[in-house]
Amino acid sequence: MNAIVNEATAELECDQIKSEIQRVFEQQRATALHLRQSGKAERVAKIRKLKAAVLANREAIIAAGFADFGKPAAEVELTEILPVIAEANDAIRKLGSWMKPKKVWPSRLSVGTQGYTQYEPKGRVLIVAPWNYPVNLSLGPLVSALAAGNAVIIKPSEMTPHASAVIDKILREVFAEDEVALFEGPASVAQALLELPFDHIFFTGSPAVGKIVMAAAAKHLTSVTLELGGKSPTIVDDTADLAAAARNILWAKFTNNGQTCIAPDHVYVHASVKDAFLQHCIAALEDAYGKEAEQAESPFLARIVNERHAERVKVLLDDAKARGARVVTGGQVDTGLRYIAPTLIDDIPDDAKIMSEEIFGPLLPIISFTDLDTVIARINADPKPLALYVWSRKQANIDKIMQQTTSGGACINHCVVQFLHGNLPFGGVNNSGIGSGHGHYGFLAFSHERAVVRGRIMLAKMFYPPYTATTRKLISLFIKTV
Ligand SMILES: NC(=O)c1ccc[n+]([C@@H]2O[C@H](COP(=O)([O-])OP(=O)(O)OC[C@H]3O[C@@H](n4cnc5c(N)ncnc54)[C@H](O)[C@@H]3O)[C@@H](O)[C@H]2O)c1
Repeated sequence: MNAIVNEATAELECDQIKSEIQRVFEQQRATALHLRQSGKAERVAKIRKLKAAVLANREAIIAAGFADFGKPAAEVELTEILPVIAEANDAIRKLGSWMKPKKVWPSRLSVGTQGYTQYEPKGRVLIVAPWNYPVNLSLGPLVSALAAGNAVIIKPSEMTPHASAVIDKILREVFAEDEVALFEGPASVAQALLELPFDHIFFTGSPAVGKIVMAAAAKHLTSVTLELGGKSPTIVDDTADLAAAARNILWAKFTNNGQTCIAPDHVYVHASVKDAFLQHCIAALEDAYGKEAEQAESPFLARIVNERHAERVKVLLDDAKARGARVVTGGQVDTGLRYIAPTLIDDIPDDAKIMSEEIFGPLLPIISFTDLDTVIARINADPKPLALYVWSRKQANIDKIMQQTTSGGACINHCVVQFLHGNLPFGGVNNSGIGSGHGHYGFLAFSHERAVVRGRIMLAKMFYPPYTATTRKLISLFIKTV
C-alpha cells in the first residue's frame, strides 16, 4: 500500500515539476526576445551583480563545500570561487569587443559586397552541471550565457545539495526567474528539462549521460556543448624534472580527492626513472598531507562525494589488487566516512577495471614504459581523452607525443592549468566532449554567429538567365580564376 502511495506522490510531484518548468520556460520566451536587443551595459550589469553575490556568499559557498564533501576552504576558494570571478571579470573587460560585429574581406566570388558576422544570443538555454565543482561548473557557464544575452535555466547535480542551496540563494538574490531560473532534483528533473526545445544546451558530466543529452537535443535540433570526462593520461619520460613532476601531478590528482574531470587519471613513467619518481611522489604526498598514517586526519584532503561513489572507487582498487597490483602507498578505505587515502598503485595488469574506467577518485596507477611508441599506441587505442600531460625536457619527445596523439587540451610540464587559462578554449574531443567554453569561447558557445552580406555592386546580375554564350564564358573564367 505504502509503495503505491509513494509512487502516486512521486508521479504527482513529477507532474508538478514538469508544469513548473513549462511555466518558467514560457516566461523566458519574452525575456529572450527582449535580450536579443540587449547591449553591453545591460549584460555587464547582470554579470557584475552575479559576481557581487558570489563574493557576498563566499563563506556560505565554503561551508557548502565542506558540508557536501569535506572540502578544505582553500580548495573551495581556488576551484569554485576564483574561476567564476575570473570568468566574470574577463567578460566584463572584453564583452564590448566580443559583441562587436566582425568584418570580413570579400572572397573572390563576393567581390562588391561587405560581409560581417553578427553575434546574436541563442535565446533560451539550459545549463546542466555535475557535482564535482558544483558552483564553478554552473556559474562559470552562466557568466558566458549572460554575456551572450540569453535567458537561462540551470539544473545542478542532486549529489551536492548544500552547494545547490547556495547557488539557488545567489540566483534568487540577483535574477528574476524569467532571466535565470534553477531547478534542483534528480535525473528525472533533467529529463523533464531535456524535453523542451531549448536553443542551446551546455552539459557538463559523464560521457554516458552526454549521449542521453545529445539524443534528447536531436529531437529539437538543439545545439549542444558537451563537457565530458574520461581517462586523462600523463607521461613522465626519462628527462623530466621528477621532483617538479611529482609535486604537480599529485596536486592535480588529489585536489578535490581526485574528483576532477581533468585530473591525471594514470601516469606512464619511463622504467629507468620509475623508482626515483615514486620516491618523489611519496615525499610530495608527505609534504602535502603528512605521513601515510596521518593522512586520514589531514585537513587538506576532501572526501568522496557519497558512499556510492566511495564504494565505486573501492571496487576499482580491490579489483586491481585481486589481479596482482601493488599498492605503493595509501590504500586505506572507509566507505562509511567516504575516505579513501591518496593511493599510488604499481604493477597493474592491463585487464584491471582501473585501466578502462574513469577513476574519478584518489587512486593513481603508475605504469612503467621503455618505448614511447607503445605508450602512444595505448593512448590512441583508448577513447580520446579530455586532457593529456607530458613531462619531459626533450623537445623531440614532446613533439612526438603532441603530433601523434589527440586530446581536448594538453599541458607540457604542467597539469590542469589549462582550465584556468581564460584565453584558451576548454573542452574535449568526441568521447570527452563536443564544443568548448571559457572566456571568448564560452561567449561563442552561447551565441549564434549570423553571417551577413550587404550588397554593393550586383555581380550576380551577370549570371541571371537567360544563359547565353557570354554567361557560360564568364562562369568558365570564374572556375579558372577563383
Ligand atoms: N569536461 C568537463 O569540464 C567536466 C567537468 C566536471 C566533470 N566532468 C565529468 O562529469 C562526470 C562526473 O559528474 P557527474 O557524476 O555529476 O556526471 P553525470 O553525467 O552523472 O551527471 C551530470 C548531470 O546530469 C544529470 N543526469 C544524470 N543522469 C541523467 C539522465 N539519465 N538524464 C539526464 N540528466 C541526467 C545529473 O542530475 C547532473 O546534473 C565525470 O565523467 C567527469 O569527468 C567533466
